[in-house]
Amino acid sequence: MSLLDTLYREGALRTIDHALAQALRRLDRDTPDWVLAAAALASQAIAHGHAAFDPSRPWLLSDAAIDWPPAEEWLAALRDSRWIAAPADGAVAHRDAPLVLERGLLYLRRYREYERRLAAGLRRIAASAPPAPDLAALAPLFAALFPNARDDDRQARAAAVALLQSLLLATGGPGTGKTTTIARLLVLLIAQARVEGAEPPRIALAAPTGRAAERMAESLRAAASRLRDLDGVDTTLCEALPVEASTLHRLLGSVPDSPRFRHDASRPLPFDIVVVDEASMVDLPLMCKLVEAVADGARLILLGDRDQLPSVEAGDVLAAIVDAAGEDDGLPLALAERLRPLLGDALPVQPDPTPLGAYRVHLRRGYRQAESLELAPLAEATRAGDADAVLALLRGGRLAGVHFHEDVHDPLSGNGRELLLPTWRALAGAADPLEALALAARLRLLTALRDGGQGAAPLNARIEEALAGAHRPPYFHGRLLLITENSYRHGLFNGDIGVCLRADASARPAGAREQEGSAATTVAWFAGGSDGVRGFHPSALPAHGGAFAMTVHKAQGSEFDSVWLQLPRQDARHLSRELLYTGMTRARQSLHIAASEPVLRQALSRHAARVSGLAWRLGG
Ligand SMILES: Nc1ncnc2c1ncn2[C@@H]1O[C@H](COP(=O)(O)OP(=O)(O)OP(=O)(O)O)[C@@H](O)[C@H]1O
Repeated sequence: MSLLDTLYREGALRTIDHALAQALRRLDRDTPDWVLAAAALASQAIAHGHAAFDPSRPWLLSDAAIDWPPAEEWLAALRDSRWIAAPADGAVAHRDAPLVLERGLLYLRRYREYERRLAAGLRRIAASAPPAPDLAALAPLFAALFPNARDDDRQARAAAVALLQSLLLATGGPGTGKTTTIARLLVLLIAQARVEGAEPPRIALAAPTGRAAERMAESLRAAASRLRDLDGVDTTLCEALPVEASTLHRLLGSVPDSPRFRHDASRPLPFDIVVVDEASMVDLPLMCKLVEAVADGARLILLGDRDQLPSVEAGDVLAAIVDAAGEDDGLPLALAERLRPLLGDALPVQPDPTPLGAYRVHLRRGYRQAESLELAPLAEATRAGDADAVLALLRGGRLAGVHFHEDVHDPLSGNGRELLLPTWRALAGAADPLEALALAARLRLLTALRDGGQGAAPLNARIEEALAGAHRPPYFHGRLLLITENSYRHGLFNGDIGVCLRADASARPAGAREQEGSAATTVAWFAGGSDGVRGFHPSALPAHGGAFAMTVHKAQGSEFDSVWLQLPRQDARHLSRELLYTGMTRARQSLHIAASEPVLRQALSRHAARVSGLAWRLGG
């Protein structure tokens, strides 16, 4: 049997992947089977989050026992194919070929172009240094904002780098002060404009999801209010900080039924500074479009945690950019020299910097109050994939707020049941929607999978039955909902959480949109609006599902007071250390991990690795 047929029969291909190969065969009956199979796999690779298919690692796409062609012979067959372009590094691929082979990776042409354009866009921004600021004039304010600047403070380094350059990649785990640093940097840039008698900079704050954008705006407002207490900082500078953030889609201007945006290279964003939070969640096509839409001379600041799960869609863009930048050991000598008036002499210097090495700063020190939850050692061991350390920390039971439920596979039995259900039952007793939404943020059951025994979907069904019975109405009083698509019309976004409450509750605020003719029904409430809540009739909502349990993927960009992280009974290919790390770092006050040793070990041994050529394109 041909390789293509074997792959299809083994379920390794989707219909659309198979159809691509079939189309090539129809156009040229002599197309070799290995080329057809590779074309189908290049299409399938996107669904797995890769930017391309790597013929030397085909098993990344399928666990089936397949007799894969030897990589060298496979690549030779691909090089000979009329369907596959092989442009020189970085050159535009010929439009006639649907596929591109480059450095041993087979791309769908469009994804190779996204990578190429993204790399070119980042290089363009990096190369366009802003006019040199008057560092002597800014130095007193800089010292007030960053009192430890001369002791190799990373936050100060990040801000200083962004004063002199147009691109900044500021990475760091939760609570390392990414938002605090950006608030201070923005104050400096506003002050710089005042010193120069220029208009204040136009600043855009954005994040990949609505929830992440809300959190970003909240954090920035909190950081701004803390700044007012600092001596030597003019409060009118803090008042000029932006207070709202939008989704990237809204920033770029979605065009209905089109992959294009209103803003692109020909109609760039009307901002001098674009700050993007949760950059690890941004996929390759979106990052490409964002970078191209940043105006010439404008600054781009990417904030994120590279140890988190990569975006669901293709790319592992932040990780690739950070890899290209190399280890963050210091700054290139020339830059360190220029920054001496702000950072002093203690700054480490990179002897042999990569092209992006001057733009990346990794924040290491966690500042969040850790009295109730001592997560840092566990997060660090998870990040490093050190299974012995993770198990010792979990079993030792000495980390405040961290609880290990070894070999518990059903979160709705025993301790889990006692912890989880009462919190959710309390939703039905909330006095008003605001209180219900605050209760909703207290606790989340996070799963690795959507389906299957320990998946979010069946767990939600069981929780809902436990709360409201087998014959419950679909939108019962106290049900939590998770929005699963973006709807600009509603102002509701993928990942938003709402709570259903009976509309006859006397506390119903004005503004609930009732379906015409319905009597006392249920209103689904979401955060936002001038009253702090917005009500919708459930039947008018965009796509949604249950939200008591949700996948770690969906929870990215959100935080909860307590998290129960449930791993499956058996290993699954997409369990990874990034998934564990992302799940555990969603917790603010207490974390429960339910897992068995073998599954934990397997998960920690695996990276959520993505095939991508972005790092080499950026010169890493
Ligand atoms: N240099 C600092 N000195 C003292 N406290 C700090 C400092 N930097 C940040 N913090 C505090 O640490 C907490 C987290 O800061 P911040 O929200 O900026 O971190 P973050 O990296 O943006 O977090 P997240 O990953 O949740 O987005 C805040 O309470 C902030 O006040």
